[in-house]
Amino acid sequence: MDEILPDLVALKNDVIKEINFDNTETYSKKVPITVITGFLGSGKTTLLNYILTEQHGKRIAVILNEFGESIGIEKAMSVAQDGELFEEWLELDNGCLCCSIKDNGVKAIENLMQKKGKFDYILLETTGLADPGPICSIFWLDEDLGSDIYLDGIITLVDAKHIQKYISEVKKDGIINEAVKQIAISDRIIINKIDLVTSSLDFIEEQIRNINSVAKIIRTEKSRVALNFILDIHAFDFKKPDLLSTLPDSNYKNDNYQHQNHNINEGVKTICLSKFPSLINLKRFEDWIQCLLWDKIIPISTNTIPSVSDNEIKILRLKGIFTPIQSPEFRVFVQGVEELYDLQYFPKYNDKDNDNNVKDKLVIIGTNLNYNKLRNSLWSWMEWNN
Ligand SMILES: Nc1nc2c(ncn2[C@@H]2O[C@H](COP(=O)(O)OP(=O)(O)OP(=O)(O)O)[C@@H](O)[C@H]2O)c(=O)[nH]1
Repeated sequence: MDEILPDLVALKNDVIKEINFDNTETYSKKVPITVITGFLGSGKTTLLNYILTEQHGKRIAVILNEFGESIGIEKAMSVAQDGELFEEWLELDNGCLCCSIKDNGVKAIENLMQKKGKFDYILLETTGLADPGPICSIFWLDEDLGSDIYLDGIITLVDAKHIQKYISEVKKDGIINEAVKQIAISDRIIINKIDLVTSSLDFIEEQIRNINSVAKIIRTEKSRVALNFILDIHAFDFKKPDLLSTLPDSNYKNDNYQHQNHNINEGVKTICLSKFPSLINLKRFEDWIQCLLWDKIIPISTNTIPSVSDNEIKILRLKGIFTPIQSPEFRVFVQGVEELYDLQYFPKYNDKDNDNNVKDKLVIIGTNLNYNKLRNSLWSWMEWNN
């Protein structure tokens, strides 16, 4: 096993009893934050300007640019108090609060939170080359911030004219290129600049879908989208596991389909595991997830000592809902962004939003994933018969 594991450990099973399940109040007190990402020139600033001039009744604070550029999570967590900080505040007519901060993540948001009460929503625009993973992870890593804000969703803008070129670019040493990563990690994808495209938009959308089969996709010009498509989407909130409910029961056919169609980015794809023959053993599930996320392998069975092989995998996003064998009266909602994951537990009887109708399933987006391998791995790990 890899010796160096991230510090953050997900909630443990025995915490179940201590959780306050009615989190309606908790969410209403916290300020939502939406991360807007997208490759250079895709229309992020155009989208922000559009939002800031619309009458939406929200007081939105915007953090612009430079945020989290080339920082690792660790560095973000140890910001010096006297670190360089550049701020410019601008209050707009419609109540929005615009701020430009050149600093890394946590400090920028902490500073913003000192103005708490002046805004009820935060939009954070990353630079075009930023990897949104570490930025999103901050909200899980920093307990103080976590009590004030919650990550509502990750929005990715795509430049319809150039996206094929961007996602085809092969990087050295198997590094995933940023454009692909941004698509893989997102909850909503906006295909922008459709006025500049003469080739088939269906083909572009299909290529995006091959990378991320669960994000909702919309096509537009000048970044104009209905605001309820991107704001208050609760993508990380078990109360609204909307994407999960629309997923197919299995993507085995999809796998074949991708193969036949020469997916231009063979590396990153979405796998959906479902139709579990039995309830999930939570303890084993966590061990299994940790092999995927931290050891970067698809383990063969609990008896096999995992080792990093040539086929090292990388998980970019993970999402699932299942019933734990230890407490079948609960359901568990699992979320992962790169190496971090989080489990939320909620009792079945408390479901008011059709959660009981959402079938147990697990969606994994990453590189070098193979449906059969993943399925066999989970099945043997859980000691289920094939
Ligand atoms: N033709 C066309 N141009 C657009 C559209 N959307 C945005 N643009 C233009 O594209 C250029 C880049 O848009 P921005 O909003 O600055 O893109 P960005 O993602 O913020 O760019 P960076 O911050 O450099 O990464 C600007 O000149 C926009 O006016 C569109 O739908 N069609």
